Amino acid sequence: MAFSDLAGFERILKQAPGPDMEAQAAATARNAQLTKPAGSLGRLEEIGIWYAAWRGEGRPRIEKPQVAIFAGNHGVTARGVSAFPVEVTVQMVANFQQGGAAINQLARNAGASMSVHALELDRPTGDFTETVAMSEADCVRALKTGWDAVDPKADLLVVGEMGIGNTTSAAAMAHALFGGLAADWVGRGTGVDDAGLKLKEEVCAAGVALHGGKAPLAILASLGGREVAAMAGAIARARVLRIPVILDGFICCVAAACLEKAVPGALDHCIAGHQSAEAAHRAVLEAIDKEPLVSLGLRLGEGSGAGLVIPLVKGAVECLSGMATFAEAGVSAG
Ligand SMILES: Cc1cc2ncn([C@H]3O[C@H](COP(=O)(O)O)[C@@H](O)[C@H]3O)c2cc1C
Ligand SMILES: O=C(O)c1cccnc1
Repeated sequence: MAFSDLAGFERILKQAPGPDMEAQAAATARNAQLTKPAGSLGRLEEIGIWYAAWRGEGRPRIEKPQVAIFAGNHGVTARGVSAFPVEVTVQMVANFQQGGAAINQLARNAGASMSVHALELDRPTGDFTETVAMSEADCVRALKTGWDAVDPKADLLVVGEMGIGNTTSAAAMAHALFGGLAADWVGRGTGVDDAGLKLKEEVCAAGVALHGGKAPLAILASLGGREVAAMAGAIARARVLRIPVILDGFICCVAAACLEKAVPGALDHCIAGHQSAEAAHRAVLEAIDKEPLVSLGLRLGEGSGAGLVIPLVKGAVECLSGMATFAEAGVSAG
């Protein structure tokens, strides 16, 4: 076992490797010689170089992208914070396994493998307005599920979630991590009405009144969910393995934000895939200093926005590694 408590997990994160500066220099030099006007591939150039640095190769390829989906149930659903019933979590797990969800199509479209990990769905987390969502041991177990889900041979990772009620959990976490007002962090999730939104605000405020002020990983345990912790565990493992990560929507970014808050720089191997239509996603992206690749009004989760842009990141890396240089192609440089 790589870690047995939250302090051990944090220690591993602190000691995790950074990017390979030699590979970064090689990729930067190569990018400057490719057959195109300097800078003409815009942000794709930066993405290719970032990817090369994390993989430790000047001329990398993406051949084994992985999508890992985590599912958990939330005690806070007893407060009526979702537009959908809690059974949808387990029903959607079956749908993932049968290939019928949005993320199945997007993972296939991207040529990615996909695994589904249901975390103790018959044992919802505690209602965080009354108690902690997870004990430390429970949270560590969920982190470990995410940690173990990462294929060490993968060369790009997307993590996704399914958990009815988890936009409320993520909003409470964001409120605890970043301050402001509960109203700044709540959104409509699966589509609650104005009364539902107000209720979510009250529930988040109550959760933060009880658990606010704790350390970032204790906030994850107190206000998060098992699937949220598993995403954090997978993102941390990817860092240790130097596997670049594409972050998904609001919930994924809040899970990631716990790592960044605990150890600044912990998300340097991550890129933001998209900006979700969930109201507070923009603010979370700003708080973790990530500029999303696309903004298409998605508000689904499941890793869908990140899965969608795997081909975009692949395109950036293909250009860096596959294009000819001016010298190779005999094209006159400007
Ligand atoms: C059929 C269905 C499929 C989903 N796939 C992702 N979510 C998304 O919605 C949930 C969060 O919203 P809330 O906090 O309002 O419950 C999460 O499970 C999330 O992944 C879904 C929701 C539904 C209903
Ligand atoms: O942004 C997300 O990830 C999201 C938004 C709404 C519902 N589920 C997920």
